[in-house]
Amino acid sequence: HSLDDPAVDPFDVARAAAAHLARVTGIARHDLALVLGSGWGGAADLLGETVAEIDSDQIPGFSAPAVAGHGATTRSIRITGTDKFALVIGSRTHLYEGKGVRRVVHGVRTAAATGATRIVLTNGCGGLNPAWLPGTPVLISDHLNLTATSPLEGATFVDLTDLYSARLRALAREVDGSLDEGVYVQFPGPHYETPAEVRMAGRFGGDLVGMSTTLEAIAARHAGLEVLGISLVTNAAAGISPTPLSHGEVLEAGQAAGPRISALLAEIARR
Ligand SMILES: Nc1nc2[nH]c(I)nc2c(=O)[nH]1
Repeated sequence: HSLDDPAVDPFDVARAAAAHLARVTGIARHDLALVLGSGWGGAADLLGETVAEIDSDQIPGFSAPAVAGHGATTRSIRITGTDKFALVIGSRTHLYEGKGVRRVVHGVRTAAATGATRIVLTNGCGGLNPAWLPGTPVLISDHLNLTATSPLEGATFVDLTDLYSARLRALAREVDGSLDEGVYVQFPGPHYETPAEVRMAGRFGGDLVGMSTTLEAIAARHAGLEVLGISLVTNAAAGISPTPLSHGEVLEAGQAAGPRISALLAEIARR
C-alpha cells in the first residue's frame, strides 16, 4: 500500500485510509474536510465536539508530521448546531519535504474518499498588498502554480475554471463582509522568495506567496470536492516592507490572529 510504489493506485490508498478512519472514528461519512495551515490550528476546537482523534501516522499513506507535534493527529468533529461531521486533516505534507506529490495530496484524496463534498484549504503566506497587515485572512480567488508539478498522473485533464468556488467565497463574505480576496502563488520553497521573485509574482497578477495549497486544490477539484481557500497573511512578502522576514514574527502573527480566523472558519463550516 505504499504511495512510493508507482504500481500502486493512490486512490486505493486513499480508500484504505478512509476505511481506516471510518473504523476508528465510527463516523461512516464526513461532510467537510479542513486542512489547517500555519496560524489556523485553533479552528478545530471552535468547530464543535471532537468525536475522535487519531495519530496521523496510523492512517494508511500518511507520514509522520515534519514538525513535531504540529498536525500529528487527524480529528473527526461533530459541527456544532448541525448533524454534519468535519475531518480536520492534521499532518500536511509540503512539496519541499521531497516525499513526492502523491503524499502532498493524499489527505485531500482521503477526505474525498470519506464522502466529504467540500474542503477548506488554509495556509500561512506572504502578502504583496501592504494593506494586508500580518494576521489578515484573505480569500483565495485563483492561483498560479509555480511548482512545475501536477498531482495528477497520465492524461487526466481537469477544468480549473471555478477552482476556488465563487459560491463558497460568497458564503464566507456573508460571515465576514470585510474579507478581501487575492491570487495565491505557490513557489516550491523551502526558501522564501527574493524581492525580485516577489515583484515577478506581482507582475504575474499574484497577491499572496506561499509553499502549499495549489497542488492540494487541483487534486481536490479532480476528486470532485468544492474548494474554499483562505490564506492568513503572516508577513509582508520579501521586499514589500523594508524589514527582512523573521520566522518568529511569522509564528507570532499567526498566534495573534488565531481567535478571529478560527471563529470565521467555524462559522463558515456551519453553513
Ligand atoms: N513562499 C512563502 N511562503 C510563506 N509562508 C509564510 I507563513 N510566509 C511565506 C512567504 O513569505 N513566502
